[in-house]
Amino acid sequence: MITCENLMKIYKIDDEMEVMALQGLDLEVEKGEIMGIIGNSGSGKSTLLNMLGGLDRPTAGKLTVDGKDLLRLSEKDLVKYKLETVGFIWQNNARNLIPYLSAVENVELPMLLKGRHKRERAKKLLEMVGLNQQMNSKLDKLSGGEQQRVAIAISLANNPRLLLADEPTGSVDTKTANIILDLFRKLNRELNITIVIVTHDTQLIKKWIEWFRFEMGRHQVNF
Ligand SMILES: Nc1ncnc2c1ncn2[C@@H]1O[C@H](COP(=O)(O)OP(=O)(O)OP(=O)(O)O)[C@@H](O)[C@H]1O
Repeated sequence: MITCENLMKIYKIDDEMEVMALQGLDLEVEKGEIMGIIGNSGSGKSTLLNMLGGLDRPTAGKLTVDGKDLLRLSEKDLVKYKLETVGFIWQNNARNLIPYLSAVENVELPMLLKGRHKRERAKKLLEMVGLNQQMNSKLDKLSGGEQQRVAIAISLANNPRLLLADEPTGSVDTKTANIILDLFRKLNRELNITIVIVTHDTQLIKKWIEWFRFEMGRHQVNF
C-alpha cells in the first residue's frame, strides 16, 4: 500500500534556516496492515502523515501510495487522492466538528458537500463506530471519546483505503483509548482498511503488544 524510499522533507524557515524533518526514510506498509509508528516529539511523525495524506509534498525521495506516485501527482490528482483514498483522524477532532449539529448531521455534512444526500450512510457509519444511541445528540452533548468516534465515522465517509491517525488517543482517558483502538482493529478487519497510527502514548503501545501476541498469524503489527 505504501512505499517510501529515502524520503526527505526539509522545511525552509527563511533564507538561512531550514529544518530537516525527514532524513531519508525507508518504509513499506502492506495492504490491510496496521502500522504503528512511535517516536519522540519532533521526530517527524506528523510530517510523515502529512506526506502520506497528500497534505504536503516531500522534498525528495520516492513515495507511492496505492500505486500513486505522490511526488509526481498533479495538484488536481492530489485533491482527488485526498478525497478518495485517505481518511484522517487527529488528536483533537472536536474543533473540526460542528457543535450545534447532531452526530448524524456532522457525518452527513462532507457527503452533502459532494452533492450526495447520504443520511442512511451517515447512520450506518455511526452504527459502525458504536454510536447507535447518540446519533441525534448534538455534538456538544457528547463526551470527548464519542466526539472522537464521530470524527472516525466522518473519516470513513468516502470509503478510504488508507486511514491516517495522528495521536488519535492523545486527548482521551485510557478506557476511551482502548475503545478507539478496538474500533481501529474492527475497521481494519471488517473493511480491510490499511491504518497508520502515530503516537508517543505508552498505553497505546502496550495495547499493540497485546494485539501482536494474540494475532501474530493474522495481522502483521509492526513496532
Ligand atoms: N510547517 C513547518 N515548518 C517548519 N518546521 C516544521 C513544520 N512542521 C514541522 N516542522 C519541524 O519538523 C520537525 C518534525 O516535526 P513533526 O511535527 O513532524 O514531529 P512529530 O514527531 O510529529 O512531533 P510531535 O510528537 O511533537 O507532534 C520538528 O523539528 C518541527 O519543528
